[in-house]
Amino acid sequence: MSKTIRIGSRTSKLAVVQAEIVAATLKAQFPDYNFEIVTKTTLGDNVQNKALYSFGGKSLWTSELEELLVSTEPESIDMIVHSLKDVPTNLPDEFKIGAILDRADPRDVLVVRSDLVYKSLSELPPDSVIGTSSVRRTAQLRRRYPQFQFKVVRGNINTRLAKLEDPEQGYTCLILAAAGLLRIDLGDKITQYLSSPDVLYAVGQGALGVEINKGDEFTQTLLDKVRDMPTTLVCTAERSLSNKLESGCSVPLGVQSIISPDSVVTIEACITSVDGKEVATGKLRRTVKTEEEAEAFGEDLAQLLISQGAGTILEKINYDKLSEN
Ligand SMILES: NCc1[nH]cc(CCC(=O)O)c1CC(=O)O
Repeated sequence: MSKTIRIGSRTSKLAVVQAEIVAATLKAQFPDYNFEIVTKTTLGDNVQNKALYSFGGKSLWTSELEELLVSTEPESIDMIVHSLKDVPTNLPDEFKIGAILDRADPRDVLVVRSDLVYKSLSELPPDSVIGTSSVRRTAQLRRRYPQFQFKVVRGNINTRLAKLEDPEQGYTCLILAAAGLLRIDLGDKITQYLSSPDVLYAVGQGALGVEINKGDEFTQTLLDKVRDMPTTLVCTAERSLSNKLESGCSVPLGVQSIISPDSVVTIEACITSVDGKEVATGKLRRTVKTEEEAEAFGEDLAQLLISQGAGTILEKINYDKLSEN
């Protein structure tokens, strides 16, 4: 009997599609192995009505699956496929990211309710209600479009789209990640792709991250064959920036990155105050060929942002969070 590798995934359609991408990529390299997808509901999936950031971290999307990763029981798994943007930059000590692969379009998009004619943010009427639970999206949009209102929307992509179409909910539009919509064949919902200076995306957005046990050299060997190196370099730089700024998911850090065929990385980044009134921006361009160079790139970009006032904006955010508790 040939060896079976078990790939853990959350239960949402997007999570399963992403796990299937990794399974297919591995199967192409290792046709003699079986790759099986194991799904599990996480706490995050069950918390639909509170803003994510009130739960103090992203591990609520990963803990139940990590339990299966360390388990020695038959139901244990060998790896977990994540949207890289949902993976905290500081993983618990026993785990690591074994590989980063396949970045789909990393941009955020505008999805306007289907009975409305508006084609872009600039066409939306002043009292429009923007559905998003992301402080990053809200802060950046408040800065550029202070006339809009913002309303939290939770749930997986299909749940959010259903809420958008329900007139009782009062949303004019949603802001979502292009990657998620494209991967589950809902690209036709996209009204406008957003980019700088409107909205910069989340660190790691659109890329897949595979989490494994730190000591699991066998699974690491498999993943070494499927890593996407340009994506790895760019996302390592983005995650290093985020880590240096100590920004979790609750911090309005946006990035827009490119890597040229000859490995020149350009990252534009911004930290925006929650009210949208202050912003610190920075842009760095440099040849990056190793993960160490990518780490250093992120640290230098963090320094640049701090010199532009990012520290003051972050201190204010941390202070406000403390006083909420
Ligand atoms: N916030 C949840 C989340 N995590 C990953 C994606 C989409 C896929 C990706 O960004 O890789 C989404 C949905 C969204 O932000 O619209």
